[in-house]
Amino acid sequence: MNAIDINQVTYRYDSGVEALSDITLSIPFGAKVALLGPNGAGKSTLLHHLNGLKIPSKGSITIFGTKVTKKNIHSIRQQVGLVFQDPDDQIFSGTVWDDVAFGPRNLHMSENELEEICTAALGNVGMLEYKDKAPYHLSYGQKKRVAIAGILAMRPDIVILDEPMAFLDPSGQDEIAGLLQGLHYMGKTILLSTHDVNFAASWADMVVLLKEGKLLTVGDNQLLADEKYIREANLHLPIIARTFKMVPEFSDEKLPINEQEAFRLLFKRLNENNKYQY
Ligand SMILES: Nc1ncnc2c1ncn2[C@@H]1O[C@H](COP(=O)(O)OP(=O)(O)OP(=O)(O)O)[C@@H](O)[C@H]1O
Repeated sequence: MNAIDINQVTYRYDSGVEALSDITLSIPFGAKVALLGPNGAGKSTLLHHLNGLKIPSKGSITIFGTKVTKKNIHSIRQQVGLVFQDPDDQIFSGTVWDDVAFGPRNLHMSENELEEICTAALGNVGMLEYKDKAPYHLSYGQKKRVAIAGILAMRPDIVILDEPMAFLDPSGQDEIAGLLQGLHYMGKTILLSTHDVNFAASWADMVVLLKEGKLLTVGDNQLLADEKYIREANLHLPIIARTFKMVPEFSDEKLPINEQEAFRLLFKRLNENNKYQY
């Protein structure tokens, strides 16, 4: 059974804008999915459907086989955690601890369970030492981690993140990338939107391209070396692919999209030339 099935979903805002048009897509359990596309492509609108924040105008979403409806939103939100792009839209309590405890407290857990869950969630994002601080005093990157902890405290099987790297400095981005890898090892299915092709190329195992509310294509991360789709989605090739494209010796090779692929290609070439044995 898939973690998420999006079945012929169309969504029209009250203004009349059709933000999603007939989207059909399945996300297997445990996948690391990057959703890319130009501004206004419908990425946020699509992500907001996955925990029932928006309900399709046409079509349906199923989570582990259960259709998302207005009636079962409460139980869907325990399975699907959505991290908003701006942590200020998500964090509202007086202390970091209370904010992370808010969701589990509503599930009427015992104080002992609550203590255990919030300690683990804050530990996972490296924010336990800030538990008594007011979120107001935290940096943007720290708030982002608290927002993720609030979602993890609900122990969802599926974690959705809307542009988790946006507005973070490079080391903040590395921290989030490490955190996402940790979530993957915990067995979570992860779906995020991003404009960062380099990150998507190194992290994702499934890439979804959207444009003007329509699904352009779906594939593995090698899709990000496909210049036809890259152009169509207003993206650019990952930096490593662009670098190898400039070297005539590699012109007949499939362009590598991340460091791992680049090293594989270089070692293969060195081996062919008997310059390196491994
Ligand atoms: N609240 C709203 N009311 C009316 N139209 C909206 C609303 N929110 C978004 N839209 C429109 O829906 C379309 C999809 O917007 P959405 O925010 O989902 O795109 P996106 O791919 O997430 O964009 P970005 O990369 O800029 O974040 C756009 O045409 C946008 O103008």
